[in-house]
Amino acid sequence: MTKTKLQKSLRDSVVTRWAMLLLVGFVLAANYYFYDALSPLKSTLTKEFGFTSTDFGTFVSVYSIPNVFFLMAVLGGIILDKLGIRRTGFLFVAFMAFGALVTAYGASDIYINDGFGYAFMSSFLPGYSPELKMMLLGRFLFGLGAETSIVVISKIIVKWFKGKELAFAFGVKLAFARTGSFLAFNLSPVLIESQSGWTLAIWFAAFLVLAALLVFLIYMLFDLKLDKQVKQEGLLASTDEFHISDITKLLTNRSFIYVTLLCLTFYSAVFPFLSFSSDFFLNKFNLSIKESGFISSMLPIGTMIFTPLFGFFVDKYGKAASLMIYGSIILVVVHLTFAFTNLSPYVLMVILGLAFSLVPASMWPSVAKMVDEKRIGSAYGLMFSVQNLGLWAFPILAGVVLDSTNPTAAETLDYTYTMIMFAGLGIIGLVFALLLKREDKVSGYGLELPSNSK
Ligand SMILES: N[C@@H](Cc1c[nH]cn1)C(=O)NCC(=O)O
Repeated sequence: MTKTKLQKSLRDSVVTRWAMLLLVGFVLAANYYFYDALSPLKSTLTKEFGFTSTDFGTFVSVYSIPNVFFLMAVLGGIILDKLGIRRTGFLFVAFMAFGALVTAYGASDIYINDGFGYAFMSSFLPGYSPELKMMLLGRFLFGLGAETSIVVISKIIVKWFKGKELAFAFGVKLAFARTGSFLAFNLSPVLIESQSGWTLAIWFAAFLVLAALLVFLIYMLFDLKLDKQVKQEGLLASTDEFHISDITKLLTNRSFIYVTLLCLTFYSAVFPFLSFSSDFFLNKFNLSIKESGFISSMLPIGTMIFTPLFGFFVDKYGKAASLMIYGSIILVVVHLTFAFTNLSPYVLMVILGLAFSLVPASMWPSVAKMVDEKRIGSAYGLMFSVQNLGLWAFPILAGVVLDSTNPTAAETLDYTYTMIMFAGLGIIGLVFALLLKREDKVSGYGLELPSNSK
């Protein structure tokens, strides 16, 4: 009787569970769209508001402050286990939407013409413009919501796909994220040319995140219906319950430490680079904003194709630790080539796309081999918080290096030292990847083995 009921639950319908992935995939794509939407606008922000490279780097990095200094990704995971998917998801997607709207408001004419908060933002830290301060506040709130909403979406995928096409669903989830980035790099440069003003690019991104909140509400209806059918939420809450000892166990696991440090260094050499990449191409190759945005978007478009392919390879043939080493080597070679040669950025971005697929496709499933399933939420939350340390520090450092290695009113910016910094991060990441492979021989987690053999 019960069995018949379970077989007929919503998650047993292929169409329904992939429709759920489509809904939460939209939320994720909007998240990544907003994260990247201002990257092609660096030179516009300098022209309109006098942003320096350090200001821009600070703006990019403020996203990570709640996740690094308030451990929001870890706390969000605990809140998720306590309050459940619907309430936690709604709360954090709402933070994301509110933060996105505040960011757009900070750049708007209404605000600049003595709108709400302008006088207050002008009353302290005179070294920072009131526009920058309001936009920083907005991105801070956006970051507070965005990282935890990724953790919520991961749990949603487990809820609907566990025991079904889980790995493939995770691959498709990453493809949605990359689609958001791809669209941001191509649409923002078009929207700044709009008749209604360049800020349309930011408003569009903010309303997309607001739309994501509405889409999440639709998802919640299905989630509620599924819970009524199988009472699954109670089951998940008991298996995923958080204990402080979970964190100490993770911190004494050498393989976990190496993979977390690789996550920190690898992503610090990719996401902050991506945030500056459009401006880098614009300056180094003397391209238009549109063209340089398009080149940046070749990285996410490559990963949309390669990540599921490498995921399939890891599932079937293993070699995850080796693939992380190959990805790290490619990353270093590409960044050094960017620094010291004039080779086509189109080709290099496609090659970088290989690295940006090899490492994520093998890193995230490997964690599941080295950590108990009941600790996987804490593990991912901890990795995200550590990773955000890099996403916080390196955009600022990139801006500081740029400002200090270029004369004040330089016509074009020289990115050589900034690229050397990113290559250096890649080299440190390579060391962690090598240590991880060596440690695997001792710990026996089987990172080099196919998925189903462990
Ligand atoms: N923690 C996220 C960071 C991010 C970047 N853009 C929006 N969020 C992350 O690293 N996700 C994993 C990935 O491979 O995208």
